[in-house]
Parts: sequence; structure tokens; C-alpha cells
Amino acid sequence: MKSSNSRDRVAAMTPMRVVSSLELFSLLTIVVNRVTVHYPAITATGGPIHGLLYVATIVLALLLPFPRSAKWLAVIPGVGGILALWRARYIGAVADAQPTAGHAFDVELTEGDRSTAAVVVDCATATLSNATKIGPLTFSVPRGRITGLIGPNGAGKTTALRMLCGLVESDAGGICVEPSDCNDTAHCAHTGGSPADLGVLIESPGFLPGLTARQNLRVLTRLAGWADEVADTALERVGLTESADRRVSTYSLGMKQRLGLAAALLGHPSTIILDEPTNGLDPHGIVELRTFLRSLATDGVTVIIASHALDEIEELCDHVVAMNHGRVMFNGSPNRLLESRSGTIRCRTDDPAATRAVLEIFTGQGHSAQLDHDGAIVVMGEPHIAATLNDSAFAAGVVLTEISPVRPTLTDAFLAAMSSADAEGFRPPTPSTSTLAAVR
Ligand SMILES: Nc1ncnc2c1ncn2[C@@H]1O[C@H](COP(=O)(O)OP(=O)(O)OP(=O)(O)O)[C@@H](O)[C@H]1O
Repeated sequence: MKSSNSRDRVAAMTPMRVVSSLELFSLLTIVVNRVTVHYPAITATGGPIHGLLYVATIVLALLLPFPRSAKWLAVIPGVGGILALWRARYIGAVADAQPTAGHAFDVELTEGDRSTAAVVVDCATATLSNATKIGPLTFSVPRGRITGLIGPNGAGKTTALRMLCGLVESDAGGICVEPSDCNDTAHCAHTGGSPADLGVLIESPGFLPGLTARQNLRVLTRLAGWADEVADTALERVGLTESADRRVSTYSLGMKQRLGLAAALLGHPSTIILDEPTNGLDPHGIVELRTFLRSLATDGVTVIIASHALDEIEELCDHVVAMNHGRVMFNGSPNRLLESRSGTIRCRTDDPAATRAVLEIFTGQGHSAQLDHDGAIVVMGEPHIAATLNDSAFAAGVVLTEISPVRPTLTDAFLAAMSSADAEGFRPPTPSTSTLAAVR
């Protein structure tokens, strides 16, 4: 059964169907007349009529609630209106097919998540191509905290960030920056708000290499109508004051990253979005960036970082959004993600033959155990089973020279969550009504 949304959209398209069919017909009539009988009356009246219908098609495409990519198609003479209809219908069908808020496998954001959030993404979807859809994405970004967006290559992290800043149009759902006054985040399109709300550094920062860093930033501040001092303050915040009058072409990769950060900080945004900010930075630069981002969060700035560096995210972030296959797998604190993965216990003996014997005993008892690259036995389980393992080895006449619980890393937890989500057909690592995202 078609949804009421779908019926409304189909009804809204009717005038477009009529006008674009007439436009195509008038164009065909002119062309056929030209190449065959060539009646002067048709030539004289056909041109203006087609011109009017062409303009009407474009105006209708602009007025109707079509996605931007469909509106553009309407400028093609003759077939533009029909292509725009097809595109709008296709994207609409995709949006209709996406689950809306309230489906069992959507993230359930709690009141707490919403009241502390600087950004709420509520069932937002985007279509990048016929084959690539992102979402529905639901997650929250706590205000004044550092949030890490993690996921493998192609998971949709950059696209999610681009959706947050309005660089990628959403087909459905809502994205709400500073949602405290918003009653309906599921239909909100407050992506970015005023230029000062969001500072963005996505992909490599583009600067004019022949200009100095100060000149580059002043171009931006003048475009935004801000005072020149805003550029100087941003340069100072990222520690580039001394090199501010050097040409950007002489900058190292790390300095360019810092300049990009300065550009994102112009206007003192309340939220800053960074895509792979540690790319190209040396270890010293990474530590500096980490300290800097922490100081931003201490000053109340909300920081969102997309990164593959899970150890970095574990070290830096207060909140994690994990994505895979264009969907959100997890939304919550790093500790919650770590809890979804039980720990391991590492056992070792002095003798390889004894190690193999103990491994057989452990697996025979039903434990998930294997040898690691270092020759130690790694057993999945909580720390309390260590005593049982020790007793089992002792009963077999083997003394364990090491038996130590190992805390899972964020990488372990993320990989385990990904494989269980894949195996279970995209379900969340552990069910929860609060912040765990369900994925198909
Ligand atoms: N403009 C586009 N048109 C079509 N497909 C796109 C477009 N941009 C991205 N994609 C596809 O969307 C998917 C998500 O890409 P995205 O860049 O958001 O992932 P990512 O998680 O940031 O990856 P990476 O970590 O490699 O940067 C990929 O399959 C990518 O090929």
C-alpha cells in the first residue's frame, strides 16, 4: 500500500506531467515540421509556444518539492521535465522505502540524549547515486564533548559529516544543529544555521598557495563580513602567528592542517566538524592536536571527528558513533561499546607441548581459546573465569606461568560489533532503548 506521502507526491507531480508532456510534444512538432512539410504557421507559432512551455516546466520544477538534482534536470529542453519527474519519483521512492522514526530497528534517542545534544540526526537519509544510499542515520552529538565518527572505508562517515553541514541534501528525516528549541527533529533541516554555528574541515583544506596564511584567512573573513582581527585570533589559537606571513606554498602538511583548523575556527563556531584531522600529522602534531581539541571542548565547543584511528578516538573521545554500510551501528560512550565485547584472558606456560595440551583442555571445556602470535593462549571470557582456567591446567599437571585478564580495545570492540552485526543481519551489538543504534 502506498503511504500518504507517496500519494501526495504523485498528486503534486500531475501539473508537471501535463506541462512537460506538452513541452516535449511542441518540440517534436517543431522538429518534425522542419524536416518534413515545413508549414510556416507551425514554425511561426511553435517556437514561442515551446518557449512558454519550457519556462513553465522549469518554474514548476522549482516550485514543486523536488530534490535539487531533479530540479536541475528540468533545464534540458524537451525531455528535461520528464527526466526531472523520473528523478524525483525515484528519490521519493527511495525515501518512502526507508524506515521512518519509530521503527523497531531505529535508534531510540532518550530525553537525556536529546537534552544534552548539540546535534541530533533523526532518521536522515541521502541518495548519492542509484546504487548508493546512506541511512537512515540516527545519532546524537553531546554538547561541549568530543564525538568520534568511526567506521571502515566507505562506511559513510564523510557523507554523514557532509549531511550535517548541508553539503549533501537529505531525502528524508531530520538533521538539527542546536536542537534545544526544536520540537520535531525528525523533520528539521537546520543544518548549520548561521555561518558561525559550524566550523568545518572536510578533506584537504584548499588555500591559495601564493598568498600568506594571514592573507588566505583574511579573504575568508572579508567574504563573511568579519573584521581582519578574526583571522589573526584564529591563527593565534592554532599556534601559527609566527608563520602567518609565510606563503602557504612553503607550509608543511601539518601546518596546512593547522591552517585548515584555523579557517574552521573563524567566527568562533559552537560546533566544529573535522574529517580525518590527523591525516599527515607526525606524532608530535597528533599530540598537539589532541591537546588543542580537548581545550576547545573545555571551552564548550562541540567537536565531531571522523577517523579510522580507533586508538586515537579511544584516547580522545567522550562519545562514539560507529557506522558500517551507510548505517549507524552504535551511538554512545566508548565504555558502552567496550562493554559489548567481553574481555580475554591470556595464559602462558614454559613449554610449547604443555601449551598445546592446555589449549586442548580449554577448548574441550567449551571455552573459545586460541594461540596468539606470541605463543600465549588467549581465552575469551570475563576475568572471573581465570581461577577455573588455572585449576583446569593444574589438574592436568601444567603450571601456568602467566594468567592475566586483558581489557578489550576499542578496535576489538568495534570489529566484534561489526562482525556480529553482519552475521545477525545488521542488528546492534546489544539491545538497548537508549543509545544503541539498530542496523539491518
Ligand atoms: N558523490 C558521490 N556519488 C556516489 N557515491 C558516492 C559519492 N560520495 C561517496 N560515495 C560513496 O558512498 C559511500 C560512502 O562514502 P564516504 O566517503 O562517505 O565513506 P567514508 O566512511 O568517509 O570512507 P573513507 O573512510 O574511505 O573516507 C562509498 O561507497 C562511496 O563510494
